[in-house]
Amino acid sequence: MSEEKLSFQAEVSRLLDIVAHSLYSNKEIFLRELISNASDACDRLRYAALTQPELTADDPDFKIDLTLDTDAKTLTIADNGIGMNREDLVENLGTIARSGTAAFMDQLDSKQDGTNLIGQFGVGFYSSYMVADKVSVISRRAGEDQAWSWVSDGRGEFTIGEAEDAPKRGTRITLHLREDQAEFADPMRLRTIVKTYSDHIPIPISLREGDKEPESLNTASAIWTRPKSEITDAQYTEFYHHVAHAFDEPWERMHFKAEGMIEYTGLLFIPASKPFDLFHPDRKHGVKLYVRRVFITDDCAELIPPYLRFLRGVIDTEDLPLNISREMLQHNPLLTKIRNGVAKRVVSELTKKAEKDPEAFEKFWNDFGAVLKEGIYEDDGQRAALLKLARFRSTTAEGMTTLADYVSRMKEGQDAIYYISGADGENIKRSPQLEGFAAKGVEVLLFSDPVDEFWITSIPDFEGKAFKSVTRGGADLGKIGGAEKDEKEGEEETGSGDTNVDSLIAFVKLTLKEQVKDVRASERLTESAVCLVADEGDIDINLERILKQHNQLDSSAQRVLEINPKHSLVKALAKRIGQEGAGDELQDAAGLLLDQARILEGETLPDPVAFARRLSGLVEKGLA
Ligand SMILES: Nc1ncnc2c1ncn2[C@@H]1O[C@H](COP(=O)(O)OP(=O)(O)OP(=O)(O)O)[C@@H](O)[C@H]1O
Repeated sequence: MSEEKLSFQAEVSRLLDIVAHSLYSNKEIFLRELISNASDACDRLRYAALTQPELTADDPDFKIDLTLDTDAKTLTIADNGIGMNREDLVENLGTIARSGTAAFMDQLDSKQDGTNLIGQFGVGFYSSYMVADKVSVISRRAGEDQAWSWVSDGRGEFTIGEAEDAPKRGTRITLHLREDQAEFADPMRLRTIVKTYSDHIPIPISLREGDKEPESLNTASAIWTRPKSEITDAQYTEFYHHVAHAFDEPWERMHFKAEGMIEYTGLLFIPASKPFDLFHPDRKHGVKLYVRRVFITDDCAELIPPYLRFLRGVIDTEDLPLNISREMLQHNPLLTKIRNGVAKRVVSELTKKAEKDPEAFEKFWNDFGAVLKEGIYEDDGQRAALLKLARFRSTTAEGMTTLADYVSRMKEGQDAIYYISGADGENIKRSPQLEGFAAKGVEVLLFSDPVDEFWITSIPDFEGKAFKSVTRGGADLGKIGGAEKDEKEGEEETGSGDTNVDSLIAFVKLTLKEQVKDVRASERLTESAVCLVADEGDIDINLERILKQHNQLDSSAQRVLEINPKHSLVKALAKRIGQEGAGDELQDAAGLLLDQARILEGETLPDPVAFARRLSGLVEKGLA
């Protein structure tokens, strides 16, 4: 029999090192990880057997057997699931498949204690090395003749070779328990662990000690089929850990039965914290599809709308045929009904939660709000409810506000919901375009999630109030009542200033030519001299930036340069209009006004050399 020694992927070696030296106090979870894998392996074979019944014909009953040898200090976990061939063993037990974990491992400081890692992610099969100093795996893939053996002490290498004494199908994992982990050779202890963590596993788990009769350890019925009143919180949580590969307490669970046109049961969870890859393009939801208790797939995009991709759990339906193929799942009208039903239920559950416990809801919103907002433009059915649920920061609200609350605070004469968008909530608060709104005490919503730019283009209004970007079109501030906190007029003469400012504006426009779409006197500026805005009907500045970042746009719309007629710099420049010899100086000033507005907008200057020349020229003149 040929044997081969192979090295673990570097991240696995690192992980194993952490696992073996971890002081993690909850070492018993290794068993739930192995049982969870065994149960998944049975689920996968059960599904494969729907189209290839010969795979399970000679042994149709799935089971997970634990065997304890107290003398040899070994614990064996055997299943008759799908099994692994040579490539499977090398791939699955030599590398880290889940990109999130691998990426996290890379970031992990070598001095850091891995306890956290084990608590947060669970390390699956590798957690065996918390209690064992040698693990051997013998496996035969269902339908294949050759069985394989994988052995490792978890220190950098594993041996792989053909196996003789192997189960007819499935996987047998033997843990050689470490000296200091003898407690796991105690049947009482194992019984308790299985009861605590794995009772919900819908496959019979038995324990055999030496030559004694095997005893059954779990209830072995799918937890979602049991009445709610018979399931404890702890059991729900354990199931969540199993189905979601999660290690936290779920933030919310929904256990329901839909009856009527289509029948399905759902047991869904919302995690308490945001996964690393929530915005990764390949990110999938984590809801498994079952048909009459038979696992079908954990990769059915049609089952859950993308904006609910943080959901974890199970949907089990009575109405799909058992032998449904993955292809048949696409564009299946029954699945569409289930998806819409689930979306409705989840959104209504969130609405209730938001009313009952606004603080907890705000925490959820901080983690998942940006994803949920995708539903505003993707899901016609839930759009209205999602808009009501949405929370935003604003220039004046403490914490977050709903749109309804915003509307209730609108000023007299204000007929639009104002917003400003940008990448960073704190930075956009300082935008010059907000000055006039602040002066009038008009609240402006801060849109800092990129998704805001997208849903806003498809939603004209909320309860009849149009959404309006403060960086686009006219500010309409004149119509809005309320004290102008910032009137600085009075002591300074303005009389002839207006016509001078008009002339200045005409001059700047002539000088800047096609660099701007227009130059206008600003209603929205009180502190700053200039700002850029998008013309009514043109693409918003922030949206343009996002699209360019994603290479979906390569041209820029011309912007409107707004000039603050009350600003002292503007007044001073206006006075110079028509004076002898002021032409060159004013031309430079026009260029600088535009560059200043660009800098305030966070844009890079198209011609920094010209900017520097103009600036030094004017400063020099001022000093002379
Ligand atoms: N008993 C088994 N039978 C068949 N395949 C198995 C078995 N145990 C593990 N595997 C395979 O090895 C892979 C890796 O297992 P591992 O426990 O490390 O990670 P996981 O189950 O994918 O995720 P997690 O780390 O959350 O447990 C599994 O995805 C599965 O393909």
